Amino acid sequence: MSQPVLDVSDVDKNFGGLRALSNINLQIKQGTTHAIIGPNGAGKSTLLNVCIGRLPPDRGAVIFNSDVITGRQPHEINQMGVVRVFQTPAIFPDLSVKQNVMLPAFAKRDGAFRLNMMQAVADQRQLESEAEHWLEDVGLLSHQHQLVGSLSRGDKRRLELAMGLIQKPRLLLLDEPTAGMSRHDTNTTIELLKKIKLRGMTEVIIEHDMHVVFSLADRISVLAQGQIIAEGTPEEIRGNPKVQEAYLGGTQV
Ligand SMILES: Nc1ncnc2c1ncn2[C@@H]1O[C@H](COP(=O)(O)OP(=O)(O)OP(=O)(O)O)[C@@H](O)[C@H]1O
Repeated sequence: MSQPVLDVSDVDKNFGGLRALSNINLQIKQGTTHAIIGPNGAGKSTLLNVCIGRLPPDRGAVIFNSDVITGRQPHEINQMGVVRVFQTPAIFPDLSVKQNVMLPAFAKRDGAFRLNMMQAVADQRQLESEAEHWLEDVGLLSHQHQLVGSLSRGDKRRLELAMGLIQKPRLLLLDEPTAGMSRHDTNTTIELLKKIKLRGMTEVIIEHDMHVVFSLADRISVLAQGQIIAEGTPEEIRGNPKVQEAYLGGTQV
């Protein structure tokens, strides 16, 4: 098997006496969409936070493209190409749609002020055109001058996706991309994520909506009480009795 893009190896995470993650092993292959599902409190967000450096694991390692990223700061991991979108407080409602898309690219580019004015203007123009490209990609170009505060929930999610894509990720972590969306917006988002995937993007998606999961995932890992209780193709997971049991009383898979 080729080297996985992301390799989570023997990870434990405790909060006091609570074992939120227990011996997690997970490999994400290049160009695939891998869904992580599980009932409330299963440990999905904790796992994502360990992967992006927001939480240190108590044991084990996370390896991204052969580099051990455990112990690195979130911004370093982000610079390496791991981009998390959705459920982030990164939108500025008083700025325009285009200005919001430019922000993460500014931060990523060098994080420093440029003293050369001509260069600064050239950089600004280039970023604007990049922002327009990604806004067109997510279907928001016609809203580029609008203030973000006035966007619908679905459009805000599309904006967040453009803010992720402008960072040119090598791995996209999608945290409940359709939470709270109408069915129409959900379906539009599914189509958009399919389009991005067709370009070879590697995606990890945490999602409660099984319609979204089964529309997008190549592989699914099921977490329950901090452990991976099943992993496989959507067909394998759909028929797995352990998974049905974990969801009993909740969403049916
Ligand atoms: N910072 C924290 N301090 C203490 N306990 C925490 C902390 N973060 C999460 N937990 C606990 O760890 C367990 C896993 O939580 P986590 O948020 O990872 O689950 P989840 O699968 O993402 O749930 P949901 O689907 O409801 O978002 C839960 O019991 C939760 O209460």
